[in-house]
Amino acid sequence: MVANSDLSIKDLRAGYGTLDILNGIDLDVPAGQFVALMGPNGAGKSTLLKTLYGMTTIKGGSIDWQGKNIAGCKSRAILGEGISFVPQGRCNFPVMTVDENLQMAAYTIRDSKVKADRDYVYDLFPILKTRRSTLAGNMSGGEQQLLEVAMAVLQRPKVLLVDEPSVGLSPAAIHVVFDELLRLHAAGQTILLVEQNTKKAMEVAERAVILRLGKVIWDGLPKDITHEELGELFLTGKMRGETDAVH
Ligand SMILES: Nc1ncnc2c1ncn2[C@@H]1O[C@H](COP(=O)(O)OP(=O)(O)OP(=O)(O)O)[C@@H](O)[C@H]1O
Repeated sequence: MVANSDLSIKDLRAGYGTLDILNGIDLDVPAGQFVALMGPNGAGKSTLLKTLYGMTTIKGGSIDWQGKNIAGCKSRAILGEGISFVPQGRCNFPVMTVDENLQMAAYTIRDSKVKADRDYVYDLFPILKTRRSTLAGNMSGGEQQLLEVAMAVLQRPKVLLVDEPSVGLSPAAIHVVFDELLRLHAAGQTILLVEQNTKKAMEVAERAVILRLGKVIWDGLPKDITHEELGELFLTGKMRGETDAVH
């Protein structure tokens, strides 16, 4: 696994055109950490990942990464800086085999040694190796999700951004996908995960960051918040018994 480094987000404001969604995000992610971003629908979780990957309009603030501010850089440049994004939904090539999909991912790396890059991923995801000649579109939802993650991991990212990997998956498939994320993390991968399945997210991540209305309203260890408190925070921005909103 490639050496990691820290990511530091300060007063980040971003949105879509004139629409403001992120209203001042402050978040430091140390190398190797597994962070779950949670919060109610529309809180700006996916927008935060998309902003880190250069897909939104920056309104202010900074994203410090390896000594430079990458806020506003293009996605291609951000990928080159070692940040990979697994967007929500299927984004493989369904009428190509697993092997061919990984080849396509390898072509995005300058001077890729395609076979070596593919084999690197097969070592990390043995399930995919057994399916290497299968058309991606003929695999189960869980296997396809693993392929999406593998295509991103092939870039040997220092930070992996993963948006809602559990959507549309059976409980068994969710289990497999999250197991793979845990294995990647154990090997040193920094992961920022957006996940609606809060139970699962709290099980796998070592840190929970809760967004509401484009701001961080809670940041801590998953063990320090109950599901009831989480629900209340999602709805009101307040912890049980508090009168003022957190932050
Ligand atoms: N491409 C876009 N153009 C304009 N508005 C958008 C776009 N994508 C998202 N939005 C809006 O940005 C807001 C935040 O959306 P975002 O997807 O970041 O929320 P989220 O916290 O990930 O929610 P969910 O859990 O429902 O996926 C929503 O009001 C959404 O309608």
